[in-house]
Amino acid sequence: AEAQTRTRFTWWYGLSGQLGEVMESYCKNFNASQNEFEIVCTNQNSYDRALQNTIAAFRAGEHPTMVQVYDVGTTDLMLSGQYLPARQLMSENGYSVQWDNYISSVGNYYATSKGEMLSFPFNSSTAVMYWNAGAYRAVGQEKPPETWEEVEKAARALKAQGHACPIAIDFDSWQHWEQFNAIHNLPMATQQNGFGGLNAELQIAPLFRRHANNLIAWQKEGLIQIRTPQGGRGLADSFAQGECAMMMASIANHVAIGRTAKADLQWSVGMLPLYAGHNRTNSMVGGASLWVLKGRPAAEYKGAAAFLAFIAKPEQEQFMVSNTGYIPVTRTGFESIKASGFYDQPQNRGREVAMTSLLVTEPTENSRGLRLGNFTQIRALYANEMAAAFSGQKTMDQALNDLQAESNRLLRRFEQTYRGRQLP
Ligand SMILES: O=P(O)(O)OC[C@H](O)CO
Repeated sequence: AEAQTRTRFTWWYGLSGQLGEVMESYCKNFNASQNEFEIVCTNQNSYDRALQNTIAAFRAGEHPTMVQVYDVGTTDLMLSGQYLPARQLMSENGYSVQWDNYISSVGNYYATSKGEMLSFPFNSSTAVMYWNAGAYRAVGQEKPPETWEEVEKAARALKAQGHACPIAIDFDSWQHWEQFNAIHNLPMATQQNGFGGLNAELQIAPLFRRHANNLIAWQKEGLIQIRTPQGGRGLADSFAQGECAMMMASIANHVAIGRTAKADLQWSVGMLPLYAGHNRTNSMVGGASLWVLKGRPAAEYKGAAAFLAFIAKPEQEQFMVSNTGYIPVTRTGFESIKASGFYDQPQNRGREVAMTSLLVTEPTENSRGLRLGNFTQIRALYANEMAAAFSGQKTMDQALNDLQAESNRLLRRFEQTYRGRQLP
């Protein structure tokens, strides 16, 4: 009987695996914390499906109250106009939020050009390098290298010792392309990566072109292996099992890797490598935020606001940081987690690298984020073009040219769909 008196509202999330289990814990814990609301959570299995299914559900009027949207879905949500701005939602439902407590590079990703936050920061990350210290120590590389030149040298030495997989990559655009550009302070697109307008055009930075060609050469040389879930074993698993000695992935995976790593694996994390002669710029904020969607009954918004107030509590931020590799999203959260000695505990060692990487410079036009529409599809293009290049179906230069041309078609279609509308 009690359950019937509660107001139900729905949340679709995209995280899966161990991170999806943590999302479920949030749902359970919120429901156990009060009697007024019941959050009903649905795992959509990936960020892109959470976004695509939400867009489809809108058309049928069956969208959830709230959805988890990844960094690069922000522009689609913003232009759709189908959301209740976070500030408005919270103030209308009687909550006061200390908005300026959010780490500014996190908050700004989800804010209008005037600084009004539209969605709620929840699980924030950045990309890092995971490093098998044991394997690389055997070839004299004591620390995670800073540069690609050092990575190449160490990988070659490891290969010479008979190691089958010195470096693993997959076809995820985020850590391999988008973050590469950010830390080298290179644009992904004109119009300040889209912040300046929907007429942005995608670009392939010459240094990325050189890098992508290097990756092909290193693959031919046996320094790089492709590891995708479709191929049977993804990056994280190959690394945790000690098969591949270096990979780049989200800091979000840190806890899951620690829990699944084979017993004697000695590993650490470092910042993404740079090419020599470049100054490091901050890496981009990744992960996702929570958007509350228009067109649901008012009572559901009371529930959503209560949930958002719940996850913003310091102990809930602590829960996220302890059970996943995500970073704290508030300044006070970061300070108290640091002061508690969290980063000195053996299982958390190296995790502060993500914060260092995010905060190493003030965000530039190239590193504050992306405001490009249809980016789910652009990432799929990247994956297809890389697959074609690494399997020898086309040259890397051809693949990059095709990626650029097709991406610009998607961007023009987005611009056309939202003709006359502007970024908030
Ligand atoms: O794996 P996550 O949650 O850190 O997210 C990585 C990227 O930002 C997804 O777009």
